[in-house]
Amino acid sequence: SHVWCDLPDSLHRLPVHPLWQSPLTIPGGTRQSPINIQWRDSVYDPFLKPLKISYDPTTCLHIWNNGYSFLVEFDDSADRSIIVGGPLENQYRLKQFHFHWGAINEWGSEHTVDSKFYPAELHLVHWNAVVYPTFEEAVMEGNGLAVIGVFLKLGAHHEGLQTLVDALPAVKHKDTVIEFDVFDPSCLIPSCPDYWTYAGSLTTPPLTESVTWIIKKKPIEVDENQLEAFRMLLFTSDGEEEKRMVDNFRPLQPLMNRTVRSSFQ
Ligand SMILES: CCN[C@H]1CN(CCOC)S(=O)(=O)c2sc(S(N)(=O)=O)cc21
Ligand SMILES: [Zn+2]
Repeated sequence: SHVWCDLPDSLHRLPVHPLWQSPLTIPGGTRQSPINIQWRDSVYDPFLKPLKISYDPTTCLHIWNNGYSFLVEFDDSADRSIIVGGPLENQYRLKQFHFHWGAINEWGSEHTVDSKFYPAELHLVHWNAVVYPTFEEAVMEGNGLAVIGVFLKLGAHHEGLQTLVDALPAVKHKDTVIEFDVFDPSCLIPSCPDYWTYAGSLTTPPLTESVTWIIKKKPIEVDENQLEAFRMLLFTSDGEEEKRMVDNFRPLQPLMNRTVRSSFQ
């Protein structure tokens, strides 16, 4: 598809996974994502700080369907929506958030916990504007990005998510966008402070090893109708043969020489 033209030649010939158009392995990759988080193998680190999240809801710009997921983008021209603390040495600016989900409730998340899939996973993407002048540069650097992962489980209706769900029919097709001018994504983050953290990568091209992952231990609850709303989106543009946007998660990657730390005992 169009995305591959901007990958270096070496990546063109990689086996891509039928479920999700991402290479299965990256040559020389030692910190790829997603991974299975084996709870009993994670190591409690008492020096991990609480994660401090301060988002300004008016930095919200629009929702768009980029042909991989639907994402909500933020004005990151100043330090108005930021995270600091946790495993991070600098503060990071919110750039966008998006989701990954399955065709059915049995799978959909990118990370797993003790080999259990959740039906969906939220990623809030932040970049290190203290050290790097642009987001594009941060994407290429080991400490450039910080992504908060939140699992979604089937349960009660989620009020905050519903405002997003109500806007999805307007971005059904790839490359459609609508204005979305006030939204506070902290309503999608569990209040429980517990998280795991590890050094990883983007889970879509360019798959760069630039992400400090912060995976919340507690999932948020959403109902069946809200998950179904994700599944009515399309990978395809208006006029193309319709392909439902489902199973947009990358297969699990090897842990290799990494330790997952926990902020809790
Ligand atoms: C479909 C394209 N997705 C990526 C786009 N970006 C990277 C390239 O930009 C120039 S990004 O940094 O916004 C992220 S974060 C992310 S995940 N699933 O690991 O959280 C994937 C992407
Ligand atoms: Zn993601």
